[in-house]
Amino acid sequence: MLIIISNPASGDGTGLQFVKQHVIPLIQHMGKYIEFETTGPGAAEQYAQQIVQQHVNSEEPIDLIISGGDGTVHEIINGIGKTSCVIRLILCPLGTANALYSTHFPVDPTLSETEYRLLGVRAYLKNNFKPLIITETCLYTENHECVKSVLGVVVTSTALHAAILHSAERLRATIKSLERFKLAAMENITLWYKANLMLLSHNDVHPTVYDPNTDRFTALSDDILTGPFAYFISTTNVDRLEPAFQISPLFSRSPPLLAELDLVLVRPLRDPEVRADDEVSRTNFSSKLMNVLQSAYQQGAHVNMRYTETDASVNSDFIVEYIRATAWKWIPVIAFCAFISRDV
Ligand SMILES: Nc1ncnc2c1ncn2[C@@H]1O[C@H](COP(=O)(O)OP(=O)(O)OP(=O)(O)O)[C@@H](O)[C@H]1O
Repeated sequence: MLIIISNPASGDGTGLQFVKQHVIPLIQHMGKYIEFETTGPGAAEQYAQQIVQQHVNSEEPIDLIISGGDGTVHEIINGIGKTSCVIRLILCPLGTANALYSTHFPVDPTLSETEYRLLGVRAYLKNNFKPLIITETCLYTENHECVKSVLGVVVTSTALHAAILHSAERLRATIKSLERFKLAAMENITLWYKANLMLLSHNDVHPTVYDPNTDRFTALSDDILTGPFAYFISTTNVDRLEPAFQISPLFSRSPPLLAELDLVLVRPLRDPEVRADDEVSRTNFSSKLMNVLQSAYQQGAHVNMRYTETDASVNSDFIVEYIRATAWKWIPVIAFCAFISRDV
């Protein structure tokens, strides 16, 4: 069964037109297909859930052509949920960032934009598919009770990246391009996040850390990394979050052999010039963090950046910690204020 799901609000809003003009002519020889247009947030998730429920006993694969961005894919994955149905996703990158698509189909300057956007459909016509790793993120109460579970195929973030996404959403109505992520980064760049990161082993697969000196992953000595964190992101299936922003480049350069997550983090207190978690340090550190993020645009060069770049003889720490793990726990450090009332 073949279904086309289009999000008319993704990217610059031309997804529906693209499907009609370019996708349908390529697939109509295959026979019947269904078209579905999303009507608002949550519509793609609900629709995908309904489709899977209707075909739960079917052995035929469900082929979903998705015209939209990573947010639409995310909703569809959550609608599908944990199922035994075979679902094949065929992406048309009509979103803003298109992280999943641009990782698997890096921009090719020899192709027109239309041809580039059709690479996914052409791969489908050649029956060319790759499996995706699906992650599950659970949100816990302080009593360790899981109150929400979210599936994902691209990124789970906290700290600066989560703040960027939050601010960028506010700018969506006025800025349709990737520029909104840069503005959102500037708004939040001086914030640090107090938390501890617990790295977990699963099925005897232990966390490893990338060593740029040897270009290898080696065993990690600590399984709890203390904050504050200036940056934290956990990606899967992708080496980038937009076509040129290669934040987790090792996913492609040194692919994980198992279902592992690539974690990219920056902990400012590792910087020899940072003495305290205060306003001045945060402001001073923000220019270093901005350089790290800018270097991600240079084929992921940030993974080799050191705190002291000027003197090659000084073997200073690498700024980015790049970790591979099957699971992790982010434990925010919450400052409690005790208000004591006294009878006078
Ligand atoms: N008809 C609609 N009107 C408004 N919003 C919609 C509609 N249909 C879906 N949405 C919402 O649009 C949001 C953005 O979609 P999507 O992520 O595909 O585009 P994008 O943000 O431009 O791309 P990317 O995530 O790749 O940057 C989704 O999270 C979804 O909830």
